Amino acid sequence: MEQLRLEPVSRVNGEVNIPGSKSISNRALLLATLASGETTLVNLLDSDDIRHMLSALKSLGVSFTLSDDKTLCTLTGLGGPIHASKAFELFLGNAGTAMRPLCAALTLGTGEFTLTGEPRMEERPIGDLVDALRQLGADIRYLKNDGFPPLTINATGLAGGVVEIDGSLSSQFLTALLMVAPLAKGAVTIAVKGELVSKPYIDITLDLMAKFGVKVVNDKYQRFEIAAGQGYVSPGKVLVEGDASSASYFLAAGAIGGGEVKVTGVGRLAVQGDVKFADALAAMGADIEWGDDYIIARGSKLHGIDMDMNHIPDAAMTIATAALFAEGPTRMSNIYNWRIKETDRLAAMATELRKVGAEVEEGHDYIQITPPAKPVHAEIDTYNDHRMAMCFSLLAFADCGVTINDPGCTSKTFPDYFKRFANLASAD
Ligand SMILES: O=C(O)C1=C[C@@H](OP(=O)(O)O)[C@@H](O)[C@H](O)C1
Ligand SMILES: C=C(OP(=O)(O)O)C(=O)O
Repeated sequence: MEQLRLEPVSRVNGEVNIPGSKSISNRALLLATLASGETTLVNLLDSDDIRHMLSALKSLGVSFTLSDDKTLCTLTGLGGPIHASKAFELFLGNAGTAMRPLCAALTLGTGEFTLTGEPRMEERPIGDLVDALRQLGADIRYLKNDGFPPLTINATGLAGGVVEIDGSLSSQFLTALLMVAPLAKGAVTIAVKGELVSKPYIDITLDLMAKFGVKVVNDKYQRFEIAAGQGYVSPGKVLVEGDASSASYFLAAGAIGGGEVKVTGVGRLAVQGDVKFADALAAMGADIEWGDDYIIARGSKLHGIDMDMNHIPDAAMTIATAALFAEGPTRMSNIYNWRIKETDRLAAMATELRKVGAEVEEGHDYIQITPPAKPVHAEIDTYNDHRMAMCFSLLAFADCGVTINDPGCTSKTFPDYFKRFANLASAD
């Protein structure tokens, strides 16, 4: 197994232009496919999750060109659903933003599609989405365990009507349903059951649907109405914002490292809810400055916080390691869904934080972290979870440095993360 030792860094100063948002990239690729007209995606993310979406679309016959650095993509839309005359098997890795939306989108046309993924994908639920699609007439069969991929879709189109969906495990189910609703045969009304988690991701979905010309009536995120006969129409060009979750590591580095770090490509005007990470960091005492498309974090004395982090589930992991540099305990609550992501993130986080000397209380849906007087050096296991690798890089700001096992797992969303981190650390 590859290991990366990060030597202690005392201070950072610099600027990082953040690569494109995973959430926007995969949504935009799918909507561009279903839309009429040609779409140019600017600042597309080049990472495993996007490669899985692109290779699925390519297998299905969607035509697109990519620039050499793969951040500029021009895609010719189908002007409607995908119709296939032979059976397809599509491997989607561990990309939730490919698996869930494609599962829904492939029910719209005709054909037989089998969706598979990495072993961890077979443990990540999809049942609430499949249940909702079945209410609209979809024929979906599980190949191994009920409620989990792999699965086979026998597509004949979706009827309209009222559909209930459970939003308490993942917002990606509602996102997937919203994106296909305009192409159902009749009007669709979506009623959300349970507490909707990760709610700000729905705003990204609605924003992109609007950019592609579809109107959705949103009644307090509990009921959505999508009129029939609305096709997606390409807006021509979609500019992908920098990824707000990816920005969190550098902002935390600025806040902990005692210098000043500016992230560009994402700021006050961002549609991504994870920019609120900067507010959580500010609540810990960091000095944050917002621009329309940049955020600056300056070092200051940090203190622990007690916060519901359901609205920033991905960037919240960065707060867990930033908490090691704060005075007093940090409690992060309402994050049960950490357990069903790339790994059981509550368990993984507790185990690895204890290795560096923190006192950790792990509950069903919360974690409380009391920092050690001085963190100790540890080899951090990353559980094939890009965010475990990236957030533990912050331990480079402790006198002991840190060793990251399997650093290559950042390729899911940020292939050159450690190169960027090293550039920043050496820029002072
Ligand atoms: O819709 C999206 O793009 C995402 C939604 C969130 O998932 P859940 O809704 O499952 O919490 C987030 O964790 C994931 O990285 C991306
Ligand atoms: C949960 C994540 O990914 P996915 O899109 O696979 O759900 C993540 O990126 O932290």
